[in-house]
Amino acid sequence: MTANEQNVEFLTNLQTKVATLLGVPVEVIKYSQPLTISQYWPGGYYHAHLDSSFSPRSKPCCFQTECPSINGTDIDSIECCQLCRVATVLHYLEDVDEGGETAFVFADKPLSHIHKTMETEEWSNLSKNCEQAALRIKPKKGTTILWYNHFLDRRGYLSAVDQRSHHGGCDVKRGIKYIATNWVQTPFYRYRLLPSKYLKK
Ligand SMILES: O=C(O)CCC(=O)C(=O)O
Ligand SMILES: [Fe+2]
Repeated sequence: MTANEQNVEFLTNLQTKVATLLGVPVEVIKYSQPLTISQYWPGGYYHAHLDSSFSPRSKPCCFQTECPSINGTDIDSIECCQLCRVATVLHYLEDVDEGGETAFVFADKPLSHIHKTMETEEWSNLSKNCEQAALRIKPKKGTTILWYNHFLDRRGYLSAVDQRSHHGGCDVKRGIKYIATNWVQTPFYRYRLLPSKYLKK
C-alpha cells in the first residue's frame, strides 16, 4: 500500500468512527468540513468562542434552504445560509507537557450565570481566565472528546446555539499541542434527506 493509500484508509476509518460515535450516516461526516489539524506552540491559545452561530432569527442553516447557484455553477453557496455545526469532535494527537487544556467556560452553568459573566470584560480571554472555566480537559494523546453546539426544538430539529458550548484552548505553557477537529455540520440542502442508518433496508 502506498503512503497515500494508507492516509486515505486512515481518514476513511476515522470518518466511520466519528459517524458511529454520533449515530449519523457517514456521509454527514464526508460532506462536512475536512478534518482540520491545528498546532499550538508555547504561548499559543484560542480564546473562548462558539463553533456554530445559528439563531432562529438569523440566516437559515444550509439544509433548510436551497441557495441560488453562483454564476451558473452548481456549487452550494453559503451566501444565503450558514454552516450550522451540530457537533464538534476533537482528537488529541499528542500529550502536552503543561497547559493547553480545552476549556468550557460555562459547562453546566445556568443561563443567568452565563449572561452575567458575558457582561464582564474579557470573560472569553482564556490566557487570563483558564482557571475559572467550568470544565477543563487536559490533552491526552489518543483521546477524543465531543460536544453538541445546539439545542434541539420539541420536534428534535436543530434550534438555537447553546451558549454553554463556548470553549477554547488555554495557553500552552510547555510542549506543543497537536489536535485534529471534525466540525460536523448539517448537510447542504441537496443532501438533506440522507436515509437514517436506523432505517431497515
Ligand atoms: O484548542 C482547543 O483545545 C480547542 C480547539 C477548538 O476550539 C476547535 O477546534 O474548535
Ligand atoms: Fe472551537
